[in-house]
Formats: sequence, structure tokens, C-alpha cells
Amino acid sequence: MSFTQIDITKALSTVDDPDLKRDLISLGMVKDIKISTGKVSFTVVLTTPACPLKEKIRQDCEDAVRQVVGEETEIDIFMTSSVTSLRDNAPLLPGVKNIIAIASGKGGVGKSTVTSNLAVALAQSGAKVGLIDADIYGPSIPTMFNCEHEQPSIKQVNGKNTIIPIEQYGVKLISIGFLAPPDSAIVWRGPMASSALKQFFTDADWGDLDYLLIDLPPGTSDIHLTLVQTVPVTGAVIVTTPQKVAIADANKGLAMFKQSQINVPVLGIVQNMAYFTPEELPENKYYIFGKDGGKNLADKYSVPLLGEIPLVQGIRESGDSGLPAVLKGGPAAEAFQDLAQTLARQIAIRNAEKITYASA
Ligand SMILES: Nc1ncnc2c1ncn2[C@@H]1O[C@H](COP(=O)(O)OP(=O)(O)OP(=O)(O)O)[C@@H](O)[C@H]1O
Repeated sequence: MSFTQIDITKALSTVDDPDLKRDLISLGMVKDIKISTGKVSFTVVLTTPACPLKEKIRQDCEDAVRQVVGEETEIDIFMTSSVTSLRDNAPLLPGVKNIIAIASGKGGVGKSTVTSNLAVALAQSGAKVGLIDADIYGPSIPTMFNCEHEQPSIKQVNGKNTIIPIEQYGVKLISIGFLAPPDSAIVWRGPMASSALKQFFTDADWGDLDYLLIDLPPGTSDIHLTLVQTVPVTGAVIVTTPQKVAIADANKGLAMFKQSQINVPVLGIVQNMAYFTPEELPENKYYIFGKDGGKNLADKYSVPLLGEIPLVQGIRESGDSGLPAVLKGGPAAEAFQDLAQTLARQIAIRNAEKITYASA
């Protein structure tokens, strides 16, 4: 059977990425089509390392190409990934592909717990991840990463003092808590904290990152404004519990991101403490903070519900002991891993809506 590169390209242009709802060729996801005697090979570049559709996409490609090359030809498909970005050539942090703000309306809903586990889960999936703890009222990330007593180092880069983030569990991190002892954090005033946050963008060596997560203070504050005025933010994630008072505040937080002066796309909502589960009886679910509050909020604003995290004693213990729950395995870890996958997909979908791809 004879065929050319054009035939293979045509075949692959019938295969859609199920999330992005466009074909792999016009998305620029197929590279290096090679034909040799009895063999055809090509590379599929997925938009997230933890793509749950990897096997389906691989099989769809094989099926499409098989129709063109017949049964005798060997088909070699290399699956790889490259996280997409709308920040190419950005003046600040050009090596950072996506900047994600994690916010909540109310304090104590588990925003820092979700952020730290998300960061580690994304890193586990093979992504390059950074984390800025900008929560001046309760910078808890150093505790959750067991590096309370560490200090980021300062290095001279091109004659300029540059902050080198700490690295823990595969995540590069800087916390506003490193700059002030935990018990004095409350005296931080907006302008001081805002200039510290700016410095984390302008004077830190983040290198190349797929995702830089920002753990924001609860509610709305100067810090939120500083963030959106300093760097273009890819999107925001809102963490809430299902409880009525938390939802009311999450509503305000979400509305803030949608305001025209802020204008940050909301990637979705995370419902934390969605239900209580005793670790020894994981199939038992008790909806102690109410049910579906996060889902109803997501429906109201037509944004995705990215995931639901149960209230589990182990999650609290892991936060306090400095070893994020996602590293310990079990249902809680899986909930965070699923959440990370869904968020990464949502970012890829958002980016694909805006990126114009060159054909392969
Ligand atoms: N899913 C969960 N299961 C059990 N405990 C949790 C869960 N999520 C958070 N917690 C616990 O709830 C407390 C508050 O969580 P966390 O510090 O993450 O909230 P927060 O929203 O970041 O708070 P703030 O922004 O006000 O500092 C912590 O003790 C944490 O360990």
C-alpha cells in the first residue's frame, strides 16, 4: 500500500481532541511524521502531562492512520506533552506559561490546603510548578510544606539581587511568611504586602514553569489588585465549602474577578469539605456543611465545578505535619489528583480558545 505524509496528515485531521473539540492537525498537536519501509511514526503533543484522554487519543490516531496504511504497516506513536500558554513573549516572567490565582471569599475554607495539594499533584503529573503564598493574614504554606524555618536565598543575577525560591516536593515556592515571623504576619499592611508580592514577580528566579499558583488572602484586597495589575493572570480558581455563608462570600470573590477592571477568567470552583468521610468507612458521606452549594454557584455563573474534596481527618493532619495529603495515597490523594487533572484540562481548553495554531 502506498501513502505519503499528506495522506497521514489528512487521516489525523479527522481525529479530534475531545476536550478542545478540534482536530489534532489544526491544533498543531502532531509533529515529526516519518515514513520508512513498512513503518510510519509520528509524535502527538498533548496539552497537559496528566491528560486522562491520552490512551483514547492514541487509539483514535492509530485507527485513523490504520485505514490509510493497511494492516501490514507498523504504526509508532510517541505521546508527549507541552503545556500551552497565552504568555509567550510576556515582558515579565516569559518562562512562566500559566499564572493561576487561587482565591476564596471566606477565610478557613481550605484555600491553602487545596493550593498546596494542587501544586504537588500537578508536579507529580510531570508539570513544572511554582507557588507564591500571598496570604498575608495566614501564610500557612511554609507549614504545609514543612519549610517554616527556611529562607529563600538571594543570588546576584546580571548585577541584580534575585530571590531563589525554595524547592520542596517538586514545587518551587516563596511565601510572604518567609519575610516575617508567623506571629507578626498580622501587622503586615496592604502596601507592604503588595510590594512584596510585586517583588516575587520582578525579582525572583522562577525559571521555566508550566503553572505558577498564587495563594491569595481570603476576600478581596489590595493584594488582588496588585496581582492583576502586575501580571496578566491566566485564570482564577475559587475555593469554597458548601455552607451558605461561605457561598455568599465566594459569590463576591467570583464577581470581583469578573469585574471589567479586573477581568480575570474564572477557571472554576472547588468545593472543599464537600462531605465528611470517616477514613475507615470511605463510602459513608455526611453532608455536614450542606450539599451542592459550590455546584449551584458554578451553575449560576456558568463556570465548571472543578472538583469536590471530602472533609477527612488525614487532610488536616497532613497539612499540620507538612506532608501534603496528595503524597500519602488513598481517596483524599485521588480527589486532589483528579482536581489537578481537571484544572489542567480547563487551562488547556481556555488557552485553545485563544491560541491560533499553525498547521503541522
Ligand atoms: N478537606 C479537608 N479536610 C480536613 N481538613 C481540612 C480540609 N481542608 C482544610 N482543612 C483544614 O482546615 C483548616 C483551614 O484550612 P486552610 O488553612 O487551608 O484554609 P484557608 O482557606 O487557606 O484559610 P485562610 O485563607 O483563612 O488562611 C486547616 O486546619 C486545614 O488543615
